[in-house]
Amino acid sequence: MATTTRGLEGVVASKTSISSIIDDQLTYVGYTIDDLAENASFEEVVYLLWNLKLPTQEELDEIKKELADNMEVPQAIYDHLKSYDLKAVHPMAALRTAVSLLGVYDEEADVMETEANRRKAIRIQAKIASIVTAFARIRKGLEPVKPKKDLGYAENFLYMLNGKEANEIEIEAINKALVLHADHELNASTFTARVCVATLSDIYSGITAAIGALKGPLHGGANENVMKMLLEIGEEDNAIPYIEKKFANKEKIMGMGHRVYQNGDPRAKHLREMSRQLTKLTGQEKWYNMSIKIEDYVKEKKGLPANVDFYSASVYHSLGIDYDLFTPIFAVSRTSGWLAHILEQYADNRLIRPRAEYIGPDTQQFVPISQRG
Ligand SMILES: CC(=O)SCCNC(=O)CCNC(=O)[C@H](O)C(C)(C)COP(=O)(O)OP(=O)(O)OC[C@H]1O[C@@H](n2cnc3c(N)ncnc32)[C@H](O)[C@@H]1OP(=O)(O)O
Ligand SMILES: O=C([O-])CC(=O)C(=O)O
Repeated sequence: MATTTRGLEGVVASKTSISSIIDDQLTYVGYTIDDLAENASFEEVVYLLWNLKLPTQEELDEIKKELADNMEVPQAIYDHLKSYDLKAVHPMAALRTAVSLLGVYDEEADVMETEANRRKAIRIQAKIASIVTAFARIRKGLEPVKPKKDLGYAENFLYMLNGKEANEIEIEAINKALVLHADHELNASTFTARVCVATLSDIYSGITAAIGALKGPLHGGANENVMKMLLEIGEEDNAIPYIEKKFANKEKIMGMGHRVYQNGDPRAKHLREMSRQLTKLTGQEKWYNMSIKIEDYVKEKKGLPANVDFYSASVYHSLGIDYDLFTPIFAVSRTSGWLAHILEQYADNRLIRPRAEYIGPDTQQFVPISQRG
């Protein structure tokens, strides 16, 4: 049997037309992330990932309308979210459970035809924003805010989160963050989604599994931990001694390092610049300054670059968002990529079933329980 590769590093496990990472350059369907971050709306990117082409104005208007029209969730989802232990439940656990529950209320959940899966993709992408924002409000004792049909995706997200329409700067920041996080080749959560649906399980199962994988701190969960670290550090002067202590304890610095990028994550520079601008605007420059110090120090001492999660922390914090909502926001965006990969997997499916190299004991004789020492 072939030898194992720890963590499947370097293993090419699938073909895809959705996104690629070549020589530290990220593209969605051939468009560079730099171009998309500067120019595209999130809805344009959703269309691109699902159709492998940029939309015409008419197509963009249509997908925007479909998303806005489908954002409301069944009352049962709100009731369920309200039933949790609101002080204890992490928003990612709430999201994972609520998306699974959403499948129970979708009559087409197990209909596997392509068009039905596309309709479900719209519904899931639309409703996931409502679930995240509803839970954020419910746990504060506030009523969920229903989406407005005339608002774009980023605008609606902020409207449902804050209960008031956002300003241009906030909308632009969230839109850009959603574009930057939308897809990333065969990352752990996308691979999870593909493995799940390759058994011909349904789309809700695939997204629920992917949310579970994104939640971990080595993946999407890192952004929340970056903010916790910055808050713990508190002041710029504490940053280097704090990191030195982490190194001495052989602890990882959240938001640093990446399996695929050797010379830096191309998304980080966009978030770094957003962090600079937003922290300046809100008079909270210390989070940006602290982040820069940490990034430079970790790069110098360990050669590790910042990843997408590092500066997204100070960006979301500047927008007044609670840190345990950072990973759910990542999930809202990445749902577009997960759905694209699920549709691609269904279109040319084969069960994903690798082998394991057995390293346990040689064949043993069964010993009756009365004779075991
Ligand atoms: C959206 C995303 O998912 S981006 C990634 C988000 N995750 C994080 O930011 C968590 C922190 N980073 C990490 O844990 C890692 O860099 C990962 C998981 C992202 C990728 O790492 P891998 O390719 O699996 O590398 P691995 O974890 O094996 O680390 C290799 C070496 O670099 C070190 N290293 C890697 N990342 C870090 C880090 N952030 N801080 C300190 N040391 C690190 C490891 O300790 C290890 O050192 P060793 O060889 O002396 O034992
Ligand atoms: O690709 C990865 O391993 C993790 C990552 O950056 C992402 O999912 O955006």
